[in-house]
Amino acid sequence: MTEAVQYINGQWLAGAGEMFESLDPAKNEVIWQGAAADATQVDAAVAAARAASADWAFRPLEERLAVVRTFAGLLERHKPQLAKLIARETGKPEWEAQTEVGAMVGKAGISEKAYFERTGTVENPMPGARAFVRHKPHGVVAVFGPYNFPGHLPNGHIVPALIAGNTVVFKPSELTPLVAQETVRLWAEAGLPAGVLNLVQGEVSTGKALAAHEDIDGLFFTGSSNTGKLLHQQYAGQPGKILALEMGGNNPLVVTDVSDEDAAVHAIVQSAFITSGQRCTCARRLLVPQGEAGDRLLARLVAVTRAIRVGQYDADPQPFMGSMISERAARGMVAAQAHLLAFGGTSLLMLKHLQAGTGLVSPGIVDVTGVARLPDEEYFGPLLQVIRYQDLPEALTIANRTRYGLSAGLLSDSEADWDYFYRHIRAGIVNRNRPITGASSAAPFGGVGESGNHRASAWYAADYCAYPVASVEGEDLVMPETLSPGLSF
Ligand SMILES: NC(=O)c1ccc[n+]([C@@H]2O[C@H](COP(=O)([O-])OP(=O)(O)OC[C@H]3O[C@@H](n4cnc5c(N)ncnc54)[C@H](O)[C@@H]3O)[C@@H](O)[C@H]2O)c1
Ligand SMILES: O=CCC[C@H](NC(=O)CCC(=O)O)C(=O)O
Repeated sequence: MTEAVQYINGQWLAGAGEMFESLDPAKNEVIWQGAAADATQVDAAVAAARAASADWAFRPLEERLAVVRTFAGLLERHKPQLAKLIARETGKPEWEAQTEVGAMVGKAGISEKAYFERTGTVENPMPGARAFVRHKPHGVVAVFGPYNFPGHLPNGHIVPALIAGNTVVFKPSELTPLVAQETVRLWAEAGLPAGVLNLVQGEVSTGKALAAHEDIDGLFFTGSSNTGKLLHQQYAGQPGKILALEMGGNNPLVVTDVSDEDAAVHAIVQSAFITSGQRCTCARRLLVPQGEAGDRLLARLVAVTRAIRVGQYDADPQPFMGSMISERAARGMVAAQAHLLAFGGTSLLMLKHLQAGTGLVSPGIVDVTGVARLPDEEYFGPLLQVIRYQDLPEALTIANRTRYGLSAGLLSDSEADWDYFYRHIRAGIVNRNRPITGASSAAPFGGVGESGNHRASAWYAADYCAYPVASVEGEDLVMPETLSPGLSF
């Protein structure tokens, strides 16, 4: 008998589609197996969400918030177990998985506050009547999640969507079904009514069936730009559906004059190699000035990066970098490095696949200065490209030479350089003297270009979870004091 891995209308059901499995990528062990939801089950999940929609939307907000707060309490209580699952299924170290669960807990309070601040009710003065701006939920929304934060990032859509009064059909990454399942179990335990949150597990065909479903009112997606662009094409000509796309980046980090070299190297390492480079905000391109100071900084960066501890998620002492999501992803990074070297790059530190059958890789650094036709690709792993520049205007020209625009940063002691950088850089997250990863949920989170479609998430997620309604309300229906020309009563 296949496992009950789909959650539709408050019932755990076996999938009716193809079997698939999830691997612990650090130990090469199967940790989950199940059958995908087929198109009929996707249909049933959307129908359940539709049937639950009016009741959930019309409930007093306090009741919806109570469920969200209970869910956050359960997350807090189950933090150690959920963090271990995240670590096992993604390969990220346990210390980091705990921070992911922490972000999920924090999302509840932040989303509640954002709901009121971004989509609250406003009454505007008006003679003889009352004018209001209020917000309503869209109805049924689909949420698509990536594998790199299997708990936190879908949660960043689901929590604000539910607070606003939407019902949800959630399609997690096929690489992280176990974390999705356990998270949905906690929602059910928190008292979410049947049909309000449905889980459809499966590979791309399940995603396609959900994205193409006629009866969803919106789709909130976090994942690669390739998939996001396909969805954008698919939604062309459907202005009635809301599409929020959070996608990838080819993010630049620029260094100018820095007096504390180790602090700069620390910010670079945190930006480029955390989560084995599998964060959308990771620095992919490091821009370093030509000359001695730049040479010294790079030498220190290579030495510190070479010493990064890489290992299994449960190792003691803990590694800084765990496994990548899969052996396939690890091989992809080895191939990306070979590609950059074939284009004319010079390795400063070779990225190596550490153990066959696993996603364990060591971090790599390639100098690609002067490489003609450098691919504007997001290499989603611990591979940092270095580009040397002559002056700040040239650095900014290179930094902006990308179709993406998610995160960017400047490491510099100079106020004037920051002023120039901030004015010229094009990205949604722009930091100075801090890593460009680790964005706050209490700020908007989104990018320009091919990183997003101007529907930022995190603090601004409330905006795409509801639509504004403007009302003019007169208590009595009365004739106006003056009539428009041409009317006679
Ligand atoms: N901007 C952000 O907030 C953010 C955050 C995390 C990750 N990301 C990006 O996500 C990527 C890594 O995640 P991933 O590899 O899981 O992304 P992905 O695009 O491969 O998958 C994301 C989701 O879309 C589904 N999917 C894939 N193809 C589909 C299709 N044709 N139709 C419908 N659904 C489909 C997948 O099953 C999965 O659930 C990176 O590019 C990273 O930069 C962006
Ligand atoms: O991989 C992409 C997300 C990385 C992460 N960003 C956030 O957590 C944004 C905040 C939120 O969504 O609440 C990061 O910047 O490290």
